[in-house]
Amino acid sequence: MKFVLIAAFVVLSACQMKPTKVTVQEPVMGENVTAEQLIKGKTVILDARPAFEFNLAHVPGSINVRWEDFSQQNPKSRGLLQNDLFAIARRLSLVGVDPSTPVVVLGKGAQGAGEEGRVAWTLKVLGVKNVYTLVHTSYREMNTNPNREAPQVQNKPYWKPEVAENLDTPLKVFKAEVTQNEKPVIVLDVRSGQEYSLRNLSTEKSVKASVVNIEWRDFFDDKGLPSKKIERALYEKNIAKDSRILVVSNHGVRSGAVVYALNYLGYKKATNFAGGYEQWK
Ligand SMILES: O=S(=O)([O-])[S-]
Repeated sequence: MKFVLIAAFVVLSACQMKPTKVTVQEPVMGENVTAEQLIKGKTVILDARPAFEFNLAHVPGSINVRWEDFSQQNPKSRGLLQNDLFAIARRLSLVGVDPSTPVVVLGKGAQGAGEEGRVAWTLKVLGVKNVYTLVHTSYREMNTNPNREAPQVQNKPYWKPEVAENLDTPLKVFKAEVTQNEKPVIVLDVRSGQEYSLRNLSTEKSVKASVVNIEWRDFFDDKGLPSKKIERALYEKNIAKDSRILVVSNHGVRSGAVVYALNYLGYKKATNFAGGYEQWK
């Protein structure tokens, strides 16, 4: 009898259960966003490839931007962002980007030199919350809807950047941190093994911080999204989610891309020494 009552209760409760409500949400930075979700969202599509390649083929409605557009002109400091961050924000508002706009930055992935990641880092520094990178061809393959192009760009009102200073470290601070190593820091050199063996900070007498080399490409998957697989390699090098990581390349481009990826993966104390080896000289 007891068994019959329990069974009846279970059947009745199941009958009363409402169907699961499925809601489609905009992708949120830091969640495990699938590329398919990205292209369904109301994203602005920026394309960070060279103008020549963009002109040959691009996603209709996407906008060609170069990382250099937001950086200083002087070759010796070309890794540094322009001093006037308001001017960058104004340019972004003209291509439909404000801090709450989801943005996908397309690039060449492993065939390139980290350009889309550097643009993504620039946007994050300016306070744009949801930024994703993708290989240009992946976007085209994933976009199975022939009628869907990038959404029409509409200007946004000018906005004041809420600068994420933690993502960008100037020479003075970088120098103090790596030479004093008061609070332990890790220098993550993301250039190729060959560049690293020619010259790296571990051979400089003044540098007390530990220096690690992992090439920037390892931080992204085939589609161009930050790759979770890198977490294991970092763990094996004693780099934890709360480690202070100073990322370096020659001019802050590949290092900017890696800081974007690390930030995405939850390494919140990773920062770009945007002046790079060029400025360290
Ligand atoms: O990627 S780079 O900063 O070495 S030019």
